[in-house]
Order: sequence, then structure tokens, then C-alpha cells
Amino acid sequence: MAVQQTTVNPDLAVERQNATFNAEELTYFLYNGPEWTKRKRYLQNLAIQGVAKLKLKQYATLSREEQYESGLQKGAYAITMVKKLGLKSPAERMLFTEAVNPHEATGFNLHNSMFTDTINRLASDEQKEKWLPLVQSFRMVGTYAQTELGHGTFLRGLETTATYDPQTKEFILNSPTISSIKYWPGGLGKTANCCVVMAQLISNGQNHGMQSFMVQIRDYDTHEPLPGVTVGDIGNKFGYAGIDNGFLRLNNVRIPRENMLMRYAKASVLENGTFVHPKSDRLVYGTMTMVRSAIVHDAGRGLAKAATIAVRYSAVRKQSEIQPGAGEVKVLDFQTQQQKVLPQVAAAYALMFTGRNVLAFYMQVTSQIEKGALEELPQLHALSAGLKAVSSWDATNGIEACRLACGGHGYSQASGIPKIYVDVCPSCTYEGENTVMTLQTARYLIKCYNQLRQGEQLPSLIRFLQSPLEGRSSLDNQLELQELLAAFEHRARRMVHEVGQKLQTAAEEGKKSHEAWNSNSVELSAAAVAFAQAYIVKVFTDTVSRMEGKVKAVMTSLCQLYALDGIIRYLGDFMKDGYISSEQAVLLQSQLLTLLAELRPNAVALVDAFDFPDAVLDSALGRWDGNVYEALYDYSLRSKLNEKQVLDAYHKYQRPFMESQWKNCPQAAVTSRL
Ligand SMILES: CCC/C=C/C(=O)SCCNC(=O)CCNC(=O)[C@H](O)C(C)(C)COP(=O)([O-])OP(=O)([O-])OC[C@H]1O[C@@H](n2cnc3c(N)ncnc32)[C@H](O)[C@@H]1OP(=O)([O-])[O-]
Ligand SMILES: Cc1cc2nc3c(=O)[nH]c(=O)nc-3n(C[C@H](O)[C@H](O)[C@H](O)COP(=O)(O)OP(=O)(O)OC[C@H]3O[C@@H](n4cnc5c(N)ncnc54)[C@H](O)[C@@H]3O)c2cc1C
Repeated sequence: MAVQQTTVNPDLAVERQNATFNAEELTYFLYNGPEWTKRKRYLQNLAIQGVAKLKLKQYATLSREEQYESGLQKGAYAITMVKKLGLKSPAERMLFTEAVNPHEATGFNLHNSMFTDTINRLASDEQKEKWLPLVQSFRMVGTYAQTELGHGTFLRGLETTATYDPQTKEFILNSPTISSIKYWPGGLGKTANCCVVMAQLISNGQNHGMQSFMVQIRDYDTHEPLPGVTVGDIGNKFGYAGIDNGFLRLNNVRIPRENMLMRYAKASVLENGTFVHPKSDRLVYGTMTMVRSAIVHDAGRGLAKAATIAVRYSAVRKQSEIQPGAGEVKVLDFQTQQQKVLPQVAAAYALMFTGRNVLAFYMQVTSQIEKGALEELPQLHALSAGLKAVSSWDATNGIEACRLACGGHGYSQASGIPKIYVDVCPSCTYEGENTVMTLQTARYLIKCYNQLRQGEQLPSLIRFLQSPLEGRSSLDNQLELQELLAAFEHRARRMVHEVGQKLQTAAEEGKKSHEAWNSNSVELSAAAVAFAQAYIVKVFTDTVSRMEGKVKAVMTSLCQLYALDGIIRYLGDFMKDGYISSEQAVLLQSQLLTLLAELRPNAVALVDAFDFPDAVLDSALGRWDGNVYEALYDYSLRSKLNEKQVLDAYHKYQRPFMESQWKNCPQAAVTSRL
């Protein structure tokens, strides 16, 4: 029987009353004003009511197969409604879809994202004209098949081949080895009937590197695999149960010449098999850059949900006394608890702001690329790769910190946090494994360092590298945002210069550059992280400068907390060259604690401002009304194990085992009750 509660837990209500700012105003800032906020709420309510009508069981109680089915059902519903409502903007589509299947990946995910985006980006106008109507009407359901069993990171090592046959004007696709089997693409196993396959293009006996090809893998009507195609689901994973990540083996599968994606037409294979190089070999990597840019905001939003759950729960969970005899306190009143959850709130805001910023940069560079100007592509690649790594690492660690902050109940699926965690943490791996991504960023930073040595001007993104290395931080207890930013930029500058110098020395000593690179790669990766963190602090400080009134005051403290938390975590980096002195370090540590106390009364309002509906959080602990115990008990009553009092497993295994144990025990036969 469901336990009903309508009133708000007074412990949570009082938190909202005590806030020093109006959470609604911050919500307006996050969602571009009152009108957009209204629209967001309208769309999310519509989605939630629509899903309720589907009468689905709670996600956490479903088996893998049921989660896959529920994913398709909800995915289909979301797509139908998005079309019906005519939602064109990515933000509207994201908000609607998030409310339908929050952190529940579906078989359609890759169709809607990487598959469609790759066609838009890499297909010629004629190809788009042919495919997009089929894609949009779901006659074609696709995915992005790049990774193989043997290689995900090293794309030049991919083994799938597309060999051009000038006689028939076809490509012949093959997976020549076990390690060349495509492995991991989302929706490939059971849902997709087509995919963009990344394969080595071989023409006139020459390998021209990775290109993309449209390959039909299943019959449009029967959905059976086509001849030469072996395809299936890869099996259960750490999470992502709703999505059929798949394998694909191709054996002499022929596709017409026109199925090579030919947007950058000069990259196409002429009928006689001559290959004409595109303006940049890296244009074929464009979809990955787009998703890496999008991951930053998604990581922040995932962390924001976990932080909402942990903060609200910490404000209603009472445990132990601070003052002996004075009664139990909210766990949020413990300084240690504040130190666990408040930096996560700060990081969530920081990543969401940065995510918007990098997406805007992505759009700007993409429109330049469309006009043939590729100058800013290296900056975009370096920035998106580094931010993707730092944001997904921070969100993953932060979500886990939030789960631990919820004590035992955090371990229950009812908390909602495990579902968020398993959805966010693979972003450390997919779209470029994080360490590999930081090393890509480092490659760019070192290039800039070398340009600087040649006396060249650097692009604005990286201009802070030009400032002098000497100097000391002026940080004091005012925690000026510009001083905090200066500290992050100084640290990044020092780290890039230091490792750049090491590479330079190695070169002068005649060491091979690739060996020097590998033996300095821990430092190179750390320098890239420092660069990305400085960028995030910059975006956060710039964003706060555009705020007003009480919201600005609170967000300034939150920004200070974000920066201070980073400085304290990486204190060695900041002190190494004496930029921050021991006295300043002591001061900053105590300022961090002061900030925690200062922000404590606003903790609930800060997470309320994210404006997540209960259905999106899907959490007994993070619910708006704070009635967590009723919700937890209700969740338990609905456990499948509770559908019967005595389970078949009792008769099949437990009872026979018990009997086998007690048969030699004389006392055991005495009674059936104690
Ligand atoms: C819902 C989840 C769905 C998930 C889906 C997936 O996971 S899908 C699967 C996701 N899979 C992955 O994410 C796979 C990850 N792996 C990769 O992306 C690549 O193999 C690599 C980048 C690691 C190396 O690539 P490489 O061996 O070709 O490169 P290199 O190191 O020899 O550098 C050569 C030059 O290229 C430049 N450059 C490189 N990338 C880009 C770019 N995107 N843009 C622009 N430029 C780029 C680089 O800066 C360098 O420039 P420089 O200095 O010469 O001027
Ligand atoms: C949930 C999920 C969904 C996915 N969806 C898709 C999809 O839709 N389509 C698709 O094509 N793929 C997909 N992938 C695959 C994903 O893109 C790859 O797993 C990812 O790119 C990492 O490659 P890898 O698995 O080969 O890791 P590896 O490269 O084997 O990484 C193993 C270790 O080696 C290290 N390493 C590797 N190379 C270097 C280097 N050069 N320098 C230093 N260290 C290195 C890494 O840091 C890591 O510690 C998905 C993966 C997951 C988990």
C-alpha cells in the first residue's frame, strides 16, 4: 500500500525560509529568464504527466530486458511528443526528454545524437536529401560504429576495411580479424537497422585512413540482419541497462560508392578510385568534438541532481548531537558534511556554466568551418577534450561523494544516486578516454609553449601563458575572484612551462621526442587538467560578474568556494614555486571553512534553484517535500521480493539446505516455533 504524504517536512521548510536569497531568481538566471523557466516547467510537467499515463513500473525494479523495453517505450514516447510539440531547440528537447527518461539511456540515444549529427556534418547535400527524411521518419534507425574490440582510443589502428571496387563502383566492408569487430556502439545490438561505420578506406591498393560509410545492417521490414552481417548485444554492463550496446562483424558487405559520407566532397573517392584529400583529415572526427563539448554541461547537470539529493537529505536527516544533551541535529550542521556536499553544489554550477560556454564556442567554430575557415579547430579540440575529461572526472567523483554523504540509504537504488552515477561515469571513457583527452590538450599547450619561445603571439584562449612566471599571489581573506583566477592561471602557466622545458631539455640532449613525451606524460596530463580548471574558474567568475543583488552575493561565495576547494585539493601545485606562501595556505584553509559556514543556510535554496522536478530526480531522499522515510518505506514495500511472503527459492534451496543441516540435530525436531 502506498504511503501518502502531502505536507512538506518542517525541517526542509525552515531551510527555505532561512535562505538569504530568492532561489527563484537564480532559477531564472539558469534558465534564461522567467519566460523560459515557465516554458521549461510546462514542458517538463507535460512529459511527467504523459509518462505517468504509460503506467510503467519504477525503473529500479526492472530487469535488464525490461529496462531495455521501457527505454524503447519511453524513447518512442519522447520522440513522438517532441515532434508533435514542434520542439526545435536542443534545450527544449533535452528538458522534455530528461523528464521522460531521466538517466535512463535508450536504444534510440545514438540515433538522435551521433548518427543524425554525423549525417548532418559529413554527408553531402544529395546524401542528406536521400537519408535525412528516412532518418527523421525512423525508417532508418542508426548508430555510430567506430570502436572495435581491439581499439577504441587509437583510431589510426582501426581494422575494419572499406575497399573500393571500381568495377562495380562499390565499397566492400570487412571485419578481417576478431579484434576488428565493432564493439560498444549504443543501439547497435538490437535497435539499429543502419549505422555509420568508421573504416579504413582502401582504394587502388592504398590505405587513405579512417572514413565514414553508411551501412544498412538489418532489413527495414523484417529487422533481420542482412547477409554478411553478424550483429548482437554485448551483454550486461556496469550500468546503461536500457541501451543495447552492440557488436558487429561485417563479411564482404557491399555498399554503393555513394554511401561514403561525402560532405567534404573533395574527400570522396572518384569513380575510378582516386582519393582526393579533404582540407583537414580531422574533419571526420567532428562528431566526437560535438559530443565532448556537450558532455561538460551534462556532467554538471548530473552532479547537480546528486547534489540536490544529498543536500535536501542532509537537511532532514538527523543523527547524533553536537551539543551534548541538546538533541540530535541535521547532519548538514556538521562541518564535515558541509565539506562533502557544498563543494559539489559549487562544482555543479561551475560545470553547467562552463558547458554552456564551450557549446557556444563549438557553435561559433562550426559555423566558421562551414565557411571553410579551420583556424580555430585546434583550440576547440584542445578545449573540448580537456574540459570533457575534467568535467566527467569531477562529476563522477562528486556524485559518489554525494552518495556516500547519504550514509546507508545512499546505497539503495531508492536514493536515485546509483542510477545517476552509472549514467554519468562512462563519460570518463566514452568519446575519448579521459587521460588520452588530457594528453591531446597537452599536445596543444606544448605547441603554444613552443610558439611562445619563438616569440609568436598566442590565441586569446591561451594568452595567459604569456604572462611572467615570477610573482606571488596577493590572495588574502577578501578572496577577490580575480585573485583566485590569477592563482589558477599562474599554476597552469607554471606547469606548462615546467613540462615544456623538460621536453625542450630532452630534445637538446638528443632524446627521441616520443620517448620524452611518454616519460613526461603524467606531468603533461596534470598541466592539461590545470589549464581546464583555470578555464572553468574563469567562466564561473565571468558568469558571477553578470549577476545582481543577493543572488550575486551568494554566487560569489559559491564561486570562491569552488576555487578554494580546488586550491586546497591541489595545494602542492600552487605552493611549489612559492606563488602561494605557507601563511596564505593556512589562511585559505580557514577561509574555506568560513565559506562553508556562510553558505550553509543557503544550501537548500542553492539546490532548489536547479529546479529539478521530483520525477527527474527519481529519489526517495531528494524529494521536494523531504518526506524521505515514508518514501523509502513505500519503495521497499514495492520490492518484487515482497510480492509473496514465502518465495519459491525458499522451497527450492533454503529449506532443503536447512533440513540437511538440522537432520542430525535432535533439538531441531522439537517444535516449529521458538
Ligand atoms: C552516449 C555515449 C556515446 C558514446 C560514443 C562514443 O564513445 S563514440 C567513440 C569515441 N571515440 C573516441 O573518442 C576515440 C578517441 N581517439 C581519438 O579521438 C584519436 O584517436 C586521438 C585524438 C586520440 C588521436 O588521433 P590521431 O592519431 O588522429 O591524432 P594525433 O594524436 O596523431 O594528432 C594529430 C593531429 O590531429 C589533431 N586532432 C586530433 N583529434 C582532433 C579533433 N577531434 N579535432 C581536431 N583536431 C584533432 C591533433 O590535435 C593533432 O594536431 P597537430 O598537433 O598535428 O596539429
Ligand atoms: C557506455 C559506453 C558507450 C559507448 N558508446 C560507443 C558508441 O556509441 N560508439 C562507439 O564507437 N564507441 C562507443 N564506446 C566506446 C568508447 O568510445 C571507447 O571505450 C573509448 O573511446 C575508450 O577506448 P578504449 O575502450 O579502447 O580504451 P583504451 O584506450 O583501451 O584504454 C585503456 C587504458 O589505456 C590508456 N591509454 C590508451 N591509449 C593511451 C595513450 N595514447 N596514452 C596514455 N594512455 C593511454 C587509457 O588511459 C586507459 O587507462 C562506448 C563505451 C562505453 C563505455
